[in-house]
Amino acid sequence: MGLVVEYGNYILAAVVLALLIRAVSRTRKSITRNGEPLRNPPDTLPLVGNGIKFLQSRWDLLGWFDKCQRQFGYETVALRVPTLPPGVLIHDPRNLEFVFKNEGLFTKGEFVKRRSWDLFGNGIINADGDFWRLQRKAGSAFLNTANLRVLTDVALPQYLSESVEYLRSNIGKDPVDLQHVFHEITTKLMGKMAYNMEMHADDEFSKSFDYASGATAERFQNPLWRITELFTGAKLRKSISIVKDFGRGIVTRAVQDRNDQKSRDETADEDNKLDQISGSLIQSLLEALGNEQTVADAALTYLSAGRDTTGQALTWTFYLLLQHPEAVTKIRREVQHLLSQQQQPPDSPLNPTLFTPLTVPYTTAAFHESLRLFPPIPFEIRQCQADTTLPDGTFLPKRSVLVWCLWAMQRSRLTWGGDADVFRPERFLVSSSSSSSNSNSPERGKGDDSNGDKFVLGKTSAEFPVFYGGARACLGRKMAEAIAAQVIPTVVWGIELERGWEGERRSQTSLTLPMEGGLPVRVRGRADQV
Ligand code: HEM
Repeated sequence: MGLVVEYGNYILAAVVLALLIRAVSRTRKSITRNGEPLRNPPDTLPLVGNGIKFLQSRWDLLGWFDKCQRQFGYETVALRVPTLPPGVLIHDPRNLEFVFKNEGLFTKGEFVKRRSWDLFGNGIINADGDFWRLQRKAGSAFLNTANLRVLTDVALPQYLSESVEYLRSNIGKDPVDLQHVFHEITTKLMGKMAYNMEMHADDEFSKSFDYASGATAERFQNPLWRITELFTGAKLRKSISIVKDFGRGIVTRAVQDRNDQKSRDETADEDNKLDQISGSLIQSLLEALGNEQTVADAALTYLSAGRDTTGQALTWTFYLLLQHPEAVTKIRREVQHLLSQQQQPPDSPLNPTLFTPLTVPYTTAAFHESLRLFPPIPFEIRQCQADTTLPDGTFLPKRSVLVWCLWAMQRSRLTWGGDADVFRPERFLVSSSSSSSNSNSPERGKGDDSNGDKFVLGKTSAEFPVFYGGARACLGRKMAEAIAAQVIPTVVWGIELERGWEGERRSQTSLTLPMEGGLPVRVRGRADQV
């Protein structure tokens, strides 16, 4: 009784406060479905909601997203992280299709931009409206069919043969990092074709960019990043400043190139198609955007979009292939079949330009199966710009955050069947005779090999969102597929690789999906080369 009297005022104040909070939260719109709040994902705690989950490593966070998907199927669930606007985690492809069709309603918003601004500024990934349209147009001009031909016929075979040579020089020696080998190929490709610059995977710029990408990704998981970076952010600030200097350097050089057309003409070899198109992305961006700071942001964003994703996708593909020797055998059979069709003498050097997504359907299927299990951009975040209702009836007030995890969605048994966790490239193949029913969707990719199998994507972009969908779908999809179709069979045919690691490889925290510690492999000569 004495206690009640002593603390009476505090108790009264607490009751009034609780009533006030309740009244305010009732008047504010909240996320509901059929008038009810959404269910919480596993391990949701009082007060902190899912905040603790978001503080764990990104690899563990991806595992948690997968657990949610297994427990809830296509159901949309609540996401609550202190200091962030209320949000949802969607799993249903119908909801994602709605997002893709209503791009203006679901933008990156303040939530994403605030965290990635230092690194990407107004680059295409962050841009909306006219800034976005102009950059997309410049990118489409760069990725046109003629330039892609130069990539597949001139640039890639050259860089690929240098890498195969490097691998061969390591036969019988210590393990080499295959991720670094692929990163080097994609860095050289983007450097030369997009910016007319010689770039390498272990340049100071590349290392700083990797660090900045990891630290930027951590901001999406740590609600207190502004405070923690006051103490731990020195390396990030230094890395960003190196990256920005490099971006400005790309632009200065491009302006010089443009102004000094004469010297450009002199250095360009008339017969060398690669020299003629080198730097075409940066020149298109300069023309479209004018402002040099924006061009620098745009250039860095394209570099990240084009080089990191593709290099990592190849790395995870080989991670899977080296655990599935039967798939390696099938790729070699595919190559052998193609070579015999070309009537090439058995000892003639391999010509990688023979390999396109059309001529190597099994390889293309294996690449997509790897993209399914290890998507280079593993989750996406958008913010609602107005109140809206998703197709499953979930009401989202303006500013709500919407998250989908490709890593989890692309492992859904509802979409992919009971063997969704298994590496099975055949899920993307149909025999030519049975493929006609699948061939009329614009979302579906096709290839044909003389064994009678065709590569068929067979899923919409909302079911298999690895390259995004709608108006902002990935611009470099064809480029990535063309690179994979050439790199995978060339490496698999020419060299025997063995696992140089034990146990599971994980991804490190980043905006994309780099393999932590790289992919160590031992290189052997091929004894059974046909
Ligand atoms: C396997 C490789 C690749 C994957 C999985 C991939 C995936 C994606 C995804 C998921 C997005 C949407 C990102 C977002 O807005 O949050 C995207 C956008 C984009 N990608 Fe790719 N990408 C790949 C390769 C490439 C390549 C080689 C390029 C060439 C430069 C490229 C250029 C772009 C561009 C410019 C955008 C922005 C499109 C826009 O906002 O309108 N990508 N990509």
